[in-house]
Amino acid sequence: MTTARPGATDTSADVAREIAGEQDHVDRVYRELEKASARAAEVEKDGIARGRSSRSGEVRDEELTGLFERDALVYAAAKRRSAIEKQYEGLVFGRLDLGDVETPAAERDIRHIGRLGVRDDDYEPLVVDWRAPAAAAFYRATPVDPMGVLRRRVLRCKGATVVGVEDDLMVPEAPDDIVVVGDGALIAALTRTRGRQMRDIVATIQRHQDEAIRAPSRGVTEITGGPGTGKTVVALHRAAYLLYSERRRFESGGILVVGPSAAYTAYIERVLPSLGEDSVALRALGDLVDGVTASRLDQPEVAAVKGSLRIRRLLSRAASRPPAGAPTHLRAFINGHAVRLDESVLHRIRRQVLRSAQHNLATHQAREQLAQAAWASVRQGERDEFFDAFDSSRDVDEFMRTWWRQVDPREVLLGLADTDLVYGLARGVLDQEESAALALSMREALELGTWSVSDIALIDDLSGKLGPVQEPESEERGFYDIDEYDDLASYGVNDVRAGVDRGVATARTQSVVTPLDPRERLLHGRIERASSSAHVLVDEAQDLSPMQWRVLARRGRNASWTVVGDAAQASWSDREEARAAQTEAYGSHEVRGFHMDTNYRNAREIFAYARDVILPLVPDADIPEAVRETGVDPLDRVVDAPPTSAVEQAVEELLDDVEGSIAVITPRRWADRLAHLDGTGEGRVQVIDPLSTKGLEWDATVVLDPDAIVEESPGGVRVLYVVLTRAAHRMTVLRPG
Ligand SMILES: Nc1ncnc2c1ncn2[C@@H]1O[C@H](COP(=O)(O)OP(=O)(O)OP(=O)(O)O)[C@@H](O)[C@H]1O
Repeated sequence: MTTARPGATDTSADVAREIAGEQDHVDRVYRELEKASARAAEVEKDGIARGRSSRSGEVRDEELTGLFERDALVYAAAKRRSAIEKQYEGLVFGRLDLGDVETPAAERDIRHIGRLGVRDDDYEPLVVDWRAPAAAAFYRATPVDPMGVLRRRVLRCKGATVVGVEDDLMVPEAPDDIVVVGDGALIAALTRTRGRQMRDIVATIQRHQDEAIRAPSRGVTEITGGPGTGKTVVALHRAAYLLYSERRRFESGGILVVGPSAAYTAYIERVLPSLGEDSVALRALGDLVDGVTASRLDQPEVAAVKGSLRIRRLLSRAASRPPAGAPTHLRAFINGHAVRLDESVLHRIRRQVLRSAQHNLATHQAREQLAQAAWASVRQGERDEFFDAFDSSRDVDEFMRTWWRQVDPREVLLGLADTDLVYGLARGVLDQEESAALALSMREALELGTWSVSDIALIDDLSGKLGPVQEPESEERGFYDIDEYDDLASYGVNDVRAGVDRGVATARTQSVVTPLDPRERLLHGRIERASSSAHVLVDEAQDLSPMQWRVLARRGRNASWTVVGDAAQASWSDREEARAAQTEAYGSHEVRGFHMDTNYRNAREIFAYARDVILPLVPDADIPEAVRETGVDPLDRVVDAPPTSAVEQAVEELLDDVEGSIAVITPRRWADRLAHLDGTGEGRVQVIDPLSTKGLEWDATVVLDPDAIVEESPGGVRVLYVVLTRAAHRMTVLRPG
């Protein structure tokens, strides 16, 4: 916050008096809230009771309408009550004194800002929701453009108690009665200890951040900037803002937030609920396809093969092969005639059918084409009789069961464990070395029983090619769960299907017992079809492979987007191909950009160290300005190898220096020797690999063996740059000699 503090008067008596004044208001707000909460509970109880009595006997149309209204009422009341309960902590965090210097005190407009709007019995606003237009000046006013604000105040609360206030004056000279206290809320917030989870910044959002948060919902909003510039936190506040400004659209259509890893989603998962929003789906890249999950990373060369769009041709070829175990010819006795269709005819039929349909939805077409070919090979007797007999032939039923059975995309992918098969499928697409590496990685999956993160995009691509696996026909299928809906969904009409799927979810509830056999584990569970979202928010976008962009494109066909990234932190090598896939995912949407240039995370000394590492190698890196100083430079030590005791010592020192979280960031080669440190220091210490630190931060870090980090990482020095920009207050770099 740009602070103008002429005439600041903050004796402890002033501070105590100001805090007491704010406490009065906050007390009033909580009293109102209690009343509102009780009212909401009453509506809920009343509504439910009414519903119960109405449901006895026949339900007439007008009663049905009443039930819908009741449901809506109860839902709204329950939601409001839950919001009130969640927002209890730090509910009121700001105040604006509006007017000009001449305005008498009694005529000034006082506006309190909070996580939620609250009104009194006369419908007078006691707190304005931070996302409402009336709160915009809280974030946008500056001494240059005060927007009618005399003083902006940030309230620090513990529960319902005001413990501090921090003021910024927006006019050169404060009117006599206006007291200005505190050192500025932003620096206070940035100096605080980091916990295991990201916090919201609702009380200290900066003007340039607010502009990105409140940007129009349509189209694509790209947020760029160097490390620690608040891109992630801004994007999350934007999601909360979108839900506030167009709740109906975004709550029903859904907002999908995608980040690099499960560690990242765990790190950010509290931010939106703390802003009162929990209807957002947070997904790591390994969890994008419903029904499969992955956290294992492939070796960089393999990830490069699986991430590039080249692989799609290979997958297409694999998906159009007959399923494993399919017969090579058809022999049947139809209407008194011997029918024999050989391999080349069967291949031709397969090719023809797959030209216009997805395998799993084309059983009917395949059988029809088969009948045509069979008739062409016979051409004797009555045509219609022949077709009827073909239709009801048990021989043909038996043949179809294996020749055109339902195929799970994962099964096709596992087929690539056969190196010779991959050599054949990869002709003109991959070289021998790449093909062998791909096959080897599939054998690895079969050994471990786990998918890698890059496999998920391949499964999704194959899923799109093959179509959804159809359940065998069953008597129990619900009225709405009919095949036409399956077909519609394959043409992108997902909304119809979404309701159907919800309806049958319990019928298909999967077993929670995970099979022991690795292959069965890989194929366990059912792959759900991709559901589309109204808004897709992508963090660390610089790391997405082209194939991963396609996964998102399928989920964001009609979505607006918020995309967050910093090219200098990229771990994906071919930026151009990825950028093209990214642009394609956006479709024809217009793109607007916001650039963040202030680093709020790293102490200036730490960021200077990181900057000196990246700039010589990536001269066009986007370098922000760090706002905070600690006066302590990072330590850089050469230590004996193996470095275990040196790391232990560094951790000991940092446990004394900082109050909060500490990360030991280690390349693979030392990881086993340091595992024992994970969770020490009463849970404050975490041992983590370089790539998994993306998007995260700690109070202090020990960065072990920077040269090995560069060597082992696909993004080389860019990944080291990520690692060197994770610490807020202290950093120790250790170089095994
Ligand atoms: N206005 C603000 N007030 C208080 N804290 C802020 C503000 N803006 C950013 N921060 C803090 O700065 C830190 C960095 O923010 P964030 O992780 O969003 O940055 P980023 O640009 O996504 O970083 P990176 O690209 O390095 O992952 C977080 O602790 C965040 O809470």
